Amino acid sequence: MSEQKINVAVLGATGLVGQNIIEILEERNFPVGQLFPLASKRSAGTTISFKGKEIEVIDVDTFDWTQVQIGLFSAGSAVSEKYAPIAADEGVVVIDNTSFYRYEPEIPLVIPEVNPGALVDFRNRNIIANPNCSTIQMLVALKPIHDAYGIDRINVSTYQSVSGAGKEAIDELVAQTAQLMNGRPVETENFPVQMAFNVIPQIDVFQDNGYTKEEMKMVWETHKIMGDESIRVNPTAVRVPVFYGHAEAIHLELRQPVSAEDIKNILADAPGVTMLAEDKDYPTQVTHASGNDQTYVGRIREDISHPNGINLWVVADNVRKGAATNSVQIAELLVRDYL
Ligand SMILES: NC(=O)C1=CN([C@@H]2O[C@H](COP(=O)(O)OP(=O)(O)OC[C@H]3O[C@@H](n4cnc5c(N)ncnc54)[C@H](OP(=O)(O)O)[C@@H]3O)[C@@H](O)[C@H]2O)C=CC1
Ligand SMILES: N[C@@H](CC(=O)OP(=O)(O)O)C(=O)O
Repeated sequence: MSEQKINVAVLGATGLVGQNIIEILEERNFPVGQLFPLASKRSAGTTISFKGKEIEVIDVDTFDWTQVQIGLFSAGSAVSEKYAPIAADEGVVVIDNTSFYRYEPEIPLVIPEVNPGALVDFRNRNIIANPNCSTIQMLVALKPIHDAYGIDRINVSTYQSVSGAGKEAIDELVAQTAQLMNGRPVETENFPVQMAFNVIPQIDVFQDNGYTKEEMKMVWETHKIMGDESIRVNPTAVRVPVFYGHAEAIHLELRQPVSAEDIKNILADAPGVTMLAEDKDYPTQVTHASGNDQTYVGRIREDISHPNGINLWVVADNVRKGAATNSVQIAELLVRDYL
């Protein structure tokens, strides 16, 4: 990375993803010149910590975008819809964590370990989209397998933590757990039904085809990122009462018979992947993923019901690799190769 310093705005700085972005910029020693934490009027004037200093949060409505080169956005789709074009017009390169721009063909949708080359088109709109958390960890694990053997079909069920739904959802799981433990009625606001001691087969809104939007994101984004519309993807997205980390049970149908040993050999050298090759040594959200940036893969085995089938269990921290870390990695590539 060059020695130049980059002024960075983090929009959504008081939120779960924004706070992680700020921590990860510091952890990875990103060459920040000046940091501008942005949020709504509600938190303007509060402070966040960065490199031992307290920095005041600015109301995005009042911000002068000409002060920064990179904007890392995680304040929801409506905020990105409004402010990404305004920032981009001022020459800011926006790295957007929301789903708002992901499916526009001229906007790169990037996972650095998977399709770093897509970044070349960032000047089309000065906007780069960060993919969905469940898609990121799935494709970090599957890209090397697709390159080596060709994936015909992906059947995937997710086990997604409540942090995927933001700070208030975390607080609600805590509150519901306490309510149940104290024999009080459960209050539900951020989930379709009670979350504590339950699993919910709905994340985001239902589409006309009976899948949820979270599930369809995994289909659309797999095609765009892999650059291969022929991969068939069949997801079920499920929310589980876990605080941090998403897990996925993935059942692959490859274009040829492949042994579990062949898959282990491929994943041993895969960028961003930590493989647990022994059957009984599997990763979980709590024991492995939470607080880390690797995508963990275990339970690799041949599918006893399909000649070309392989099963995998894939786990990662959804707030870090699924959002904040991936965005900072994109910013690092930008600085290294383009700015
Ligand atoms: N790529 C991915 O997989 C993921 C993407 N995301 C995206 O990031 C977004 C934020 O997620 P998360 O951090 O978990 O959510 P939180 O609820 O924890 O935080 C929301 C943040 O957005 C800010 N905000 C809300 N409304 C406005 C507004 N009108 N103007 C300016 N700032 C505003 C809040 O500021 P304030 O303190 O002022 O309210 C806060 O900083 C999600 O909506 C989603 O779009 C999230 C998780 C994963
Ligand atoms: N939907 C994800 C988090 C998220 O915000 O995803 P997206 O950026 O695709 O809307 C979850 O609930 O775990």
